[in-house]
Order: sequence, then C-alpha cells, then structure tokens
Amino acid sequence: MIEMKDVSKTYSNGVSALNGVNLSIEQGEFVYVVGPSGAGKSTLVGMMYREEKATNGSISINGVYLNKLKERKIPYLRREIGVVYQDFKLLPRLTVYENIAFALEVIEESPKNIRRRVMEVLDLVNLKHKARHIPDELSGGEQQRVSIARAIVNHPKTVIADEPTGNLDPETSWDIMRIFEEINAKGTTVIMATHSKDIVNTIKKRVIAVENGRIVRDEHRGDYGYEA
Ligand SMILES: Nc1ncnc2c1ncn2[C@@H]1O[C@H](COP(=O)(O)OP(=O)(O)OP(=O)(O)O)[C@@H](O)[C@H]1O
Repeated sequence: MIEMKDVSKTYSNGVSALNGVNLSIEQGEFVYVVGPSGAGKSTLVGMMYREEKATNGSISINGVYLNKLKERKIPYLRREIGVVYQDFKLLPRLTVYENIAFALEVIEESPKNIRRRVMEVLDLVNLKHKARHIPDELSGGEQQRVSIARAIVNHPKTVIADEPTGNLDPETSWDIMRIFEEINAKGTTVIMATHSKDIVNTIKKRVIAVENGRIVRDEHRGDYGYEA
C-alpha cells in the first residue's frame, strides 16, 4: 500500500510543484496519473521511489516511511519498486541480458538464479532472441520492453512508469500496455504517468488527475479528461 498524507514539494529554486497531496493506493491497483504539462506528475511519481524528497508531509510504501529513510537505505527501497522511464535509461555498452542481470548481480544472486530469472523476464517481454544485442541495435519499443524486464526482474511489489510510451509510436505503445496489464494481472501495483488520451480512455483504470500541484480528480475507471 502506498499512502501520501498532506505532501508538498518545493524545489530548491522556489518552484512549488505539489501542494497538500493525499492519496492511497492499494496493492494490485493500476493507476494512471494524468494532467497538463508541468502539473506535477513526474514530481508525484518521483517521490514514490525517492527520486525526489517531499518538503512536507508523509509518504509510506508498504509501511516504510520515505521521509525518514536514510540515504543508504534507498537501494533497499528500489528493490521493492521497479521504475520505467520515458527514455529507457539502458546502459549502452551492456547487452540486453547484462542490462537486466545487473539488477540481480548487485544483490548477489547466484549465477544460476540470475540466468533463470533473466531468461524468464526476457520471455515475458518476448525478447529472448535479442539477449546478446546492445540497446542501440534495438527499436524504441524493444528497448522499452528491456527496461520493463529490468524493472520487474527483482519481483517488485510496485512498478512506477513515467510516460513509458512517450517516445513510442501508437502501435508499439499498445504492445507496451499489454505487458503492463500482464504484470498488473499477477498482482503488481502499476502506477503510470501518461499524456496518452487514447490509452487512458481505452484501457480503463483508476485515474488521478493533477493540476497546478494538486489532485483535482480521482476516479475508478476514469477518463483522461483533457484535450490531447
Ligand atoms: N528539478 C527541478 N527543479 C526545479 N523545478 C522543477 C524540477 N522538476 C520539475 N520542476 C518544476 O515543477 C513543476 C512540476 O513539474 P513536473 O515535471 O512534475 O510536471 P509534469 O506534470 O510531470 O510535466 P510534464 O508532463 O511536462 O512532464 C513544473 O513547474 C516544473 O518546472
């Protein structure tokens, strides 16, 4: 469960990005975060994996209070939360296999378990045949599938995606959405900031709308609600 109570964020340059945010997300939910550019979506989801620290208020994820979390404990949090970015953030010199295995090597999994699990997630995103390629040799959609595989390789309870289809064409975006739905169907919470009106209005889920740093709407099976 993810809870935010009266959360605000003011950046060091004085910009107030979020104000008095309250929300609660149960394990296994699928939530879109929508809103105009600059509304505070990235700030909101970024605070859930401590990319950003709240200025005020409290954020807890499965009982761990993020504002009290020591810097050295952040890597433990990241094992519970998989993150998917708009621009993939794959390591360019490593193969697909190595990009995914990396997350398991740092937690000292056995080589046998690493091999088994990496091939399992590559199978889930249909990319076993690209295991030895480097990111540059893949299409955008394939790179995003690798980054999703990397995000879930540790069996996180939650996956946070910040505009995961922002750099992809519509058809590829639907493939990516099918993978997120599959991950969610297995019980993983999925939280996705998106500008895609088509996706939100077609694959109906809970919608949290942010405007000027405040939650202005929170609806189950909601609409995108803005002009694309
Ligand atoms: N690191 C930062 N330092 C200062 N201000 C920031 C920083 N990151 C974001 N902001 C500001 O905070 C506000 C919210 O930004 P945020 O990126 O969360 O919005 P967003 O809804 O994700 O926008 P977009 O849809 O364009 O990605 C904006 O005014 C932005 O300029």
